[in-house]
Amino acid sequence: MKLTFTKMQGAGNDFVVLDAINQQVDFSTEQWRRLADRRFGVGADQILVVERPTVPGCDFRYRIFNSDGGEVEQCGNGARAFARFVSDKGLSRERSIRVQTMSGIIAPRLEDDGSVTVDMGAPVLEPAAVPFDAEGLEGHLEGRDTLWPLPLHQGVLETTVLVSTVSMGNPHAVQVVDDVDTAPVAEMGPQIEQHLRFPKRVNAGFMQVLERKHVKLRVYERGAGETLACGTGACAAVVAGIRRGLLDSPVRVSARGGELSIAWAGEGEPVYLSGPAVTVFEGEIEL
Ligand SMILES: N[C@H](CCC[C@H](N)C(=O)O)C(=O)O
Repeated sequence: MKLTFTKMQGAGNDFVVLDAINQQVDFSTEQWRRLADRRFGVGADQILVVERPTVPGCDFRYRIFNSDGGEVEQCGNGARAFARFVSDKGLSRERSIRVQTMSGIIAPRLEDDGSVTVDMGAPVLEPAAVPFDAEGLEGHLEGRDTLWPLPLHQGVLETTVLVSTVSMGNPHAVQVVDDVDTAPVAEMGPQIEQHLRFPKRVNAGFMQVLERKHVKLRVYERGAGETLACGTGACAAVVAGIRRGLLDSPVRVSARGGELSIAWAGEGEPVYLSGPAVTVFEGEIEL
């Protein structure tokens, strides 16, 4: 079956974007994996699917599949690529659209400077809703945030990391490190991602605070491994940093693949994610 796709990236987080309005897109987990495979397929961190909405008041439905083939609730960098795609393909002539996702409605807006700003909705902070199983754990209060001790095994050693837990529709565990470049992302990332206290697994963020309005961030993503940038991870890290009293909105987030900007006015308020959305190439593939 021939499939047309557009390859896109936002701060180095890369995507295969599929128009499922004008072509049949209905794949198995294995086929999603193959499409995302960097040797046997096109290659991407996530596959983004554009559909007609099924809820009133929305312009599109947005589905997201990680490179491991699993469908997930939200993708921030992908939301910017989505908005650029539907505009470039003439599927929408609006600069601001409302998009239905598995975790609620988001609202991307195309900016005059070519960037895209997305209302990502309000973060969910109740541990059980992240979801995170805090049963029997003693949280450490810091500012308005609670840091949870996660026991990890490194060889015969057992270490404990303190994480903030935040949902942006998808789950995040954020820790502050002294230096992202030397942080043990490759070793610790998978251990946190698959930690039993996260029943849906989790995206593991490693944030270095440079100053109150500027951080560096690396994220070992659920279902994709470390990516060059993670939009929802940047949102979650800034929300945690503001709640801990470390950051002031808006915050510049320097990821390995580029720069994002996050603004948040506090509990109950939406998080705004701004950054680039770039088309790399178009193609066709037989799947
Ligand atoms: N790996 C994430 C989905 C993609 C998120 C990230 N690429 C972003 O820009 O938000 C998860 O399983 O929740």
